[in-house]
Amino acid sequence: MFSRQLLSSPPQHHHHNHHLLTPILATTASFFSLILFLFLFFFFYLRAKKTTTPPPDSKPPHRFSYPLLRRATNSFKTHLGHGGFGTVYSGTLQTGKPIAVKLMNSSSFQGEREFHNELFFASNLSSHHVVTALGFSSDAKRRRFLLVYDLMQKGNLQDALLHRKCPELMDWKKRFNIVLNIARGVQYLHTCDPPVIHGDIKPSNILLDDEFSAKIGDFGLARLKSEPNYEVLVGDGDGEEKKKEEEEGVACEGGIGVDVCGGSVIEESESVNTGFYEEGGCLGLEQSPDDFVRVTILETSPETMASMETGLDKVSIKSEKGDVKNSKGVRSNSMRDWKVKDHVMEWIGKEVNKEKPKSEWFGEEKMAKSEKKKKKRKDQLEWWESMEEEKFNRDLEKEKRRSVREWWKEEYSEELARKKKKKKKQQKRNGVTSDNDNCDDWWVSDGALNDNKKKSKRRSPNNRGSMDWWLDGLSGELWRARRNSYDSAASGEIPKSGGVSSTPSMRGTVCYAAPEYGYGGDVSEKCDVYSFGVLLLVVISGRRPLQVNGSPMSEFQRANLLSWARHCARKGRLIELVDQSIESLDKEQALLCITVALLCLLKSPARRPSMKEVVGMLTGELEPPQLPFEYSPSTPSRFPFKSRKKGW
Ligand SMILES: Nc1ncnc2c1ncn2[C@@H]1O[C@H](COP(=O)(O)OP(=O)(O)OP(=O)(O)O)[C@@H](O)[C@H]1O
Repeated sequence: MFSRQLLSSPPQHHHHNHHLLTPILATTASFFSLILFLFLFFFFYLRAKKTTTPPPDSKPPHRFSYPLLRRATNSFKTHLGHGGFGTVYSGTLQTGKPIAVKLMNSSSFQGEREFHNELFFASNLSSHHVVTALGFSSDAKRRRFLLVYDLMQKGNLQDALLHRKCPELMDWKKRFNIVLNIARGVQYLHTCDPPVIHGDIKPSNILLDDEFSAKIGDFGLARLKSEPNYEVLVGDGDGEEKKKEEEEGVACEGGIGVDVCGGSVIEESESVNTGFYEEGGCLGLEQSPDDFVRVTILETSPETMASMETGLDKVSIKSEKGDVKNSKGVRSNSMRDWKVKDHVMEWIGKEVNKEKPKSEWFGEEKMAKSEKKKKKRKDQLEWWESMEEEKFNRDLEKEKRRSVREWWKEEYSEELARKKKKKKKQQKRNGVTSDNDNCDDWWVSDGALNDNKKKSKRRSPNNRGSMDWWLDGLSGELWRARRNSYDSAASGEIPKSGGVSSTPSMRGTVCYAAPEYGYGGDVSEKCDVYSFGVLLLVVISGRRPLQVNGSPMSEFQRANLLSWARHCARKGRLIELVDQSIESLDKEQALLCITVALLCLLKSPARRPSMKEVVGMLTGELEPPQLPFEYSPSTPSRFPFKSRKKGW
């Protein structure tokens, strides 16, 4: 029986196991599927979460996926503005957060560096007065770089104040508040450790939120103060490479980056890199094969000229390595000076010529009425006629035609004849006769004379022509600055600061850039202070730093805001600078702002106040400032108009 049992039991057991196997397998399979499902779910969930919103506690920048940003901006449909870096679009994140997305222009050679620079600063700074970056997206292979910011609903200050002329900004309190916000923002940057120099403070880099609070944006040109005076603060170790180059004295010498924008109005525009410093070498050389100054005039149309309000007419001037290293550079530098000046003069000339015959300035009736008025106008035009535009051009043409030798001969013929006579006399006295009367030896012997002549030809700062005066603050500062760099180029010297070649990589916006930029001086916080001073005047006066309204000739006096402000200060008529359309004006506060602006605009960086002092003065925590002595009414004005006109 036992044996039968034994024999019969195995099939019984087998049947039982077979019965259990299916549910076990099914359970295990479903368990593992569940685990796999949960794993995949969490994986995709976390991934999706990661690319949608930055983790609450993490610090920006956050990396966004390109498709996500494309979706958020509706395939980059709504265009907010355009800058040197690329185009800015508005969008909304899945969370409903409105954003602004800067998409780098793929052909922009300066863009990638600005991207790193801006990302570094915009994500490390944190203040109510600074636009911070929420994140970025980058794909180096496809040259796709994007920056994501909080959307600033009211756009930039330039647009709000000067183009759209937002009615809200006609309220004095709002304007003053904007000024304070900006001042505090710059103060914040300067009190960071190490201090941050923005380098491009101007109205289009000030963004306004929906309550018209101002924030500083665009850190593409910002730098840390502790850095030597070269750029690229973030990057792949290129700073080291550059430092080495600088120490070895082979670093590229920068010039001045100038964007002259206008049409009828020469206004600020995107900043242009003439810094010649790009990852791995000298930008100017690598990116541009030209070894000369390029002057490009873009986007000029007669309409914009006629409108006298908007329109851009850019002149980008790039100085290349040749400026310093080869003899051609000396020439190109002076040519560049001419070109800037010529351009501005040509532009003014067009305006004047356009206006003159039509007698639009004074109105036809008035013109017909009185001969006396005609005479007056003639007098008013005198200063203009004395600007020597034609002479400049003629001289330049002549200069090109004549050989250098001829030129020198002509220039110094009188001097040479005198020298020759003197030499003869001396030889006679010594009883020596010489056949060497050939005056061609002047070339060798007159080096000193040459120098003296050069020196005597150099005008003193107080002896500047009206054109120089007019350009003061535009390229006047820069024009002189370039001449300075010309001098150093000619002497073969590279400006030094603290043992390191300090020729800064010059970028910035004309009218807003501090004069010392071009002198190869230290780029310090005081450069921002200067730019803030210009911006302050612009906000108070509600106009561009350089603007001609196409009205009477007298308007030319006011064309250059900086010079006009200095003139008004000397005349004790600061109030004339205040925008007439401001409502509920606090006159005292407005005068305080102008005084602070004038202090910020002092030519010596050391005499300009710090941003802390600026904020203190504006808020009343510090004593109200006194106008510097050069602006006191007793100081003789260098304003040319008054002296040139008769009975005006
Ligand atoms: N966060 C933002 N919110 C709303 N608009 C913005 C924002 N950022 C930029 N913009 C708009 O896009 C424009 C271009 O900005 P961007 O900073 O690229 O150039 P820019 O400052 O005008 O010129 P540049 O780069 O030459 O200094 C701005 O003037 C502004 O109108």
